[in-house]
Amino acid sequence: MKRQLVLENGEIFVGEGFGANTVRDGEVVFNTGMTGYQEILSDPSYCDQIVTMTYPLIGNYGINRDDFESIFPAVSGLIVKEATDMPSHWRSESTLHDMLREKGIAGLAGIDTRRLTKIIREHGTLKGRLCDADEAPVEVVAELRNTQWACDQVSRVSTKMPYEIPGNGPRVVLMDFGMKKGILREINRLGCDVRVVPYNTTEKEILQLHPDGIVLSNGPGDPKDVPEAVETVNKLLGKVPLFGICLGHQLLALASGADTVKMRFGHRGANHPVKDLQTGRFYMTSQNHGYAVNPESLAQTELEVTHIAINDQSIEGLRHKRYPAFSVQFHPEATPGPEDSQQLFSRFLQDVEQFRKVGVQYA
Ligand SMILES: NC(=O)CC[C@H](N)C(=O)O
Repeated sequence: MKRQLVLENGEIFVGEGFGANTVRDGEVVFNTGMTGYQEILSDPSYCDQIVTMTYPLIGNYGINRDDFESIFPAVSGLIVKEATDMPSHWRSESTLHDMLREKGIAGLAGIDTRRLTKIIREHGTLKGRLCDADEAPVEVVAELRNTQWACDQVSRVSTKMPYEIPGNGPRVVLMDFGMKKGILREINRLGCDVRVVPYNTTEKEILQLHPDGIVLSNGPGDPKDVPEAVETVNKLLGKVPLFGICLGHQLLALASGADTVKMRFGHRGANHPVKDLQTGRFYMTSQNHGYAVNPESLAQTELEVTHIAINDQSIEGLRHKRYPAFSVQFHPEATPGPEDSQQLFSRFLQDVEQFRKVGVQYA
């Protein structure tokens, strides 16, 4: 069935629909990963976004039971050059098409994804709609331009109820802003007793759980859309060791007095080089972000830059100079992508062990 992508700037891409035949709006972004489509589609940070994959063949190893980063994918749509319907992999249980249909995600195939990516790179991310090819584009463009876009993504994808994954190690509270399962897996792998809490859990409620450490998860949208979380993180700073990942990194920055900005088209892919300024080492990282910490805003804070992106020198890691708190803009949990930075979880555990022994040390 002929379907189309209409962009707010009036560009139209007509292709073949697959997955769910629904009308879906979203911010159109691109991901440069060659693999990892199942994890990307189920990463809650893509809530309200339409992802186009720059790699031309997607779906070739199918969909399996284990690689979902969340049970309810929040992405609006997927755009590919070619979607295969004949996957081949021993773990594959269904096709990309079936999964998208089942989860209500609109798919569009057979368009020039390279041209679309170039448009996004030039103009920055654009709003778009996936719909039937017979919808009048002029009306769609007008609607896209006049739509008031939601800013409640975090509340939609965060857990509604707290839950625990027991362990014999230190107690870690994981603030879920739209958490990827991979973060839980990595903390659990270290033997921690994990308590996952909703995004709007207060400082008091968190401290009542007697955490030895707190992880701030990834999540969708603009970090400034969750001021209540910024306030909570601000109150927790200096009381318990903190580790922020992606949205968690941005929230830690805001809570420390820094500012965030929207990037033109963001970083989304599995091969983003990052430099660790403390060791001089380079890491390949998995990334998915459209916002970044403004370097100019750091002067009035006690934050120090620990990592930068090689492609555009943007901030990829921060450390608090006085308190045990650090964060990264990239994804040390990988899935999808390289596992080069997994040691950051062990580094967090060191802060946690230190805290358990002597409490927070003020420099
Ligand atoms: N993966 C994330 O946590 C993304 C953070 C934020 N929503 C951004 O786009 O920058």
